[in-house]
Amino acid sequence: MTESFGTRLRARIDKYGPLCVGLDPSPELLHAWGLDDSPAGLEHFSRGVVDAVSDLAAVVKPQSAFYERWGSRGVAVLERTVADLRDAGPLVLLDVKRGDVGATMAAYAEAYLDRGSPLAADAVTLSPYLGFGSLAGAITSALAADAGVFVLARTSNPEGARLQEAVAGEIYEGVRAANAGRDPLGSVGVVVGATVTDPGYPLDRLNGPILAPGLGAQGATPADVGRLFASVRHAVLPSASRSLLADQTGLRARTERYRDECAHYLTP
Ligand SMILES: O=C(O)c1cc(=O)[nH]c(=O)n1[C@@H]1O[C@H](COP(=O)(O)O)[C@@H](O)[C@H]1O
Repeated sequence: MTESFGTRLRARIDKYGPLCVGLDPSPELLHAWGLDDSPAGLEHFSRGVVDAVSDLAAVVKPQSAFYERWGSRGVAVLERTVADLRDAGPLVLLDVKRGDVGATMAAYAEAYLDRGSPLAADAVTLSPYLGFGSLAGAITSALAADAGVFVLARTSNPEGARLQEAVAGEIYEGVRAANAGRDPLGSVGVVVGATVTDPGYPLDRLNGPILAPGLGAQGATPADVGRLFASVRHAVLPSASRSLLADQTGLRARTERYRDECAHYLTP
């Protein structure tokens, strides 16, 4: 048995800083890197990111959608990318935002969290809009595999606010219960965008990690992260994709700068 996801995440943040690098090989970014929009382009881009950021990022978060565009050939590149990342060191958070009825969730958990699966990651993103309880089996499977999940609570996009404000309480309470008594950090996280003005809950009660996308391209700054997550500095993972990946040449330097700025604002 390995250590729990929460324990491994805490150790990785302590050693490498808090940054999550989003790996989003969109057609625009492939072109910006001088690559074809093709499975070969995806592979080149993904390798470039793994090589440039593996010793700078606590976590790397591949966005599955950009691989799925290419069907089985794209998914094959995603499988190799996940394996490359796991060999290189960062924890892998596979961004799939899955949410469905229990039996279907069990199949998703097998696909993404079962250690023998070709797509096995350290953690996945889950969508709770079929009810937090519909994720119970997937959460149990994740914990049994020493993996983690991040459940959407308050996303970074403006369209989410009204719907999510109505139901976020159920999600936060479910996450809090799942993490009770876990030390040093539970393995059930939430997603709270760095762009939101108020998470609507005392996040320090969660005892779990917080993924905070929205840094850079969506307008949030490291100072915003410091302010919004002051009570959970040890547990927040600010995440940026496009603002880091804009071109290959500057990727490493930008990642270092974001990591250092986020670490600065998250140091008590
Ligand atoms: O789960 C996510 O990572 C996520 C949650 C959220 O609230 N907002 C959000 O933009 N994301 C993801 O973050 C990535 C976009 O990051 P940027 O390119 O930095 O804006 C995409 O892969 C989104 O799916």
